[in-house]
Amino acid sequence: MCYKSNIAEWQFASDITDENERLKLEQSLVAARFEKEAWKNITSFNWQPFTDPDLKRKFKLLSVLGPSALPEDKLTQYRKSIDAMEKIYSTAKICSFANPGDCGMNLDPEITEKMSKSRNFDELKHVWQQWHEQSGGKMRHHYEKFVQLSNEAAQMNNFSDTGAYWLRNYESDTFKEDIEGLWQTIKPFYLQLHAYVRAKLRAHYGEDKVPKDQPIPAHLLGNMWAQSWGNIDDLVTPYPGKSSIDVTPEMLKQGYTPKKMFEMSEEFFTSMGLLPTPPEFWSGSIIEKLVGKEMVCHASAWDFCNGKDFRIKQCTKVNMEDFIVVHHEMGHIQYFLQYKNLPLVYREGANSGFHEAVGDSLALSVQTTKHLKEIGLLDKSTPTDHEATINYLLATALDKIAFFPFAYIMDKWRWDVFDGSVTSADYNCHWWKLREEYQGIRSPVTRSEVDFDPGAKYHIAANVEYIRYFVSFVIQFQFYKSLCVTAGQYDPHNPSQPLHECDFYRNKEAGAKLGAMLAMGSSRPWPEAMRAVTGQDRMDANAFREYFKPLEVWLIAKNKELGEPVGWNSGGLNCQKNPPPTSTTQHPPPVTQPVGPKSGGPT
Ligand SMILES: CC(=O)N[C@@H](CC(=O)O)C(=O)NC[C@H](CC1(C(=O)N[C@@H](Cc2ccc(O)cc2)C(=O)O)CCCC1)C(=O)O
Ligand SMILES: [Zn+2]
Repeated sequence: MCYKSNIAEWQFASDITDENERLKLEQSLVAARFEKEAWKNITSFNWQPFTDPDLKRKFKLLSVLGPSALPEDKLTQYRKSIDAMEKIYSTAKICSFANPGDCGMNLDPEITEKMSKSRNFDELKHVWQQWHEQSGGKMRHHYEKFVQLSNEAAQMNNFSDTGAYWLRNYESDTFKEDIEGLWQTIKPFYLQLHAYVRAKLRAHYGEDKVPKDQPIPAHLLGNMWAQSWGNIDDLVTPYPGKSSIDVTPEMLKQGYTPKKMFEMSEEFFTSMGLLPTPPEFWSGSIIEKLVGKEMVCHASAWDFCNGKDFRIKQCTKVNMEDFIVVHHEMGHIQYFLQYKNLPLVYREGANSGFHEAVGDSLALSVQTTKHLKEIGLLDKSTPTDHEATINYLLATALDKIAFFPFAYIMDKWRWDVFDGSVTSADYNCHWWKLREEYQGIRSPVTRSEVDFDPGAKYHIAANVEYIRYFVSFVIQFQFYKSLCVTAGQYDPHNPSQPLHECDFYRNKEAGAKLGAMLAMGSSRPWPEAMRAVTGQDRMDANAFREYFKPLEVWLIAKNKELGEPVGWNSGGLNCQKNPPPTSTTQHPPPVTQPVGPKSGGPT
């Protein structure tokens, strides 16, 4: 049943047609009936008093049915609202700024490329506004319907709302407080990075466009959602020309292909003694955008539940950013492979953050100057002195530190929506209130409740929980540090070699330690999996701080030298609750029938 459901979802995601959408919906109803029967069976047992911890854990995990608890008509509405939003997101197109006649720009690759490379303030604003209008702007009513039905399902599962239903995955009564505590630890560093980047953007775009003590305009950070700022490294790098981890030009020069990127990633895993991908992976995966079809280009890794069929779907471009994404997706595949012989109920990550951290932990090793030289993507003569170190850490910080406030508000906003503290009348302005308060960024154009900007991000349109990535960005540094110590690449008591240069490529001990944890799946509470790799049983931002320590010292000094104020004034929310009457609404005003003599049949 799991196989058939995944196949139906794969068919729709790789070929968006009405027929495939219909088949996917049909299969999800068949699966729901099956799950309901299984659930009645499980819950017919009085399992709470069970003494066998393993049996009790299986019953506990299986006793939550999820959205399939909804009656079929509501389940159909629930699925249709999500599928509609994912289809709008994956097929949305905008017109080019430079030549308005070209209206075929897709998010992947054209719009993403523009947001990454354009340094034209107005062109970026055009692309940003058009994308938000053509994606999120068309989803509001679907999202309202989704929230209502999702909460109904959560309550049928004895959760107060969808947010509580999502948080069960972390098996902790203090999870939200733990996340807030981690954010408070990271926030001072984020503010320093934000101040430095704002100063550099002001130098490029001018005082009027990037005012000193204001939030940064959201369209200037090299990424549509301002969630990772690595693409503007050229504008902010401290020591230009010294070194850069963006080896894209070298990849192109050496004729890299998506296939080669995947083969190299797999070889990194097997070099550590981790598992190779089976033949079905190479025959079933889609690693380049299909021509002549509409498909969901947002990368993803799939487990077809039969222990043999594992695939990745990715519209891979030959560049460094996608090389990292390849490792991220291969990390999911490695987890699938490691736990494929466990009972189905245990074929999950220890928690969802663990699943997200596997590939990124290895990518931290792959992206080091040392490793890039080893695989011939960086010249052996590339310096590794203090200035090169600051360049490297800053480039990494643009992706890894900038990400935290974004990941936090992605679910903070949804927790607030699901628990009812924010109604649909305030969806958009609450989003921008959080975006300003936590990220210190502001919409480049005035927003209102006609817009629905959260829908412009995949995980909101496709209903994918996001705090998993916040967790991942903390624990991947705990995993990386532990694997470095195991590989003898780093000694915390005598950091002769800094943590950020550690490359555990080919190290079998590190591979064995990681593999053993992955093979546990979700069979034990996640603190036990955490202890298996790091010896600790909690999330801890200290490994992250240790990794970036040289940069933090440098940033504080630099901001003082630049006289750049740290933080920002709220300066009035750029979001109007009620749109001005003349606003160009996303939904064009209803065409009024011409008034005049009745013309024959119905008008
Ligand atoms: C069947 C299915 O859906 N499977 C799940 C996996 C599973 O649950 O088993 C899955 O494939 N999800 C897709 C999603 C794709 C990506 C993503 O969405 N990333 C976040 C955040 C981020 C950004 C930078 C980064 O370095 C790491 C993470 C974003 O882009 O905002 C795209 C780029 C990378 C990962 C993913 O792989 O997590
Ligand atoms: Zn992932």
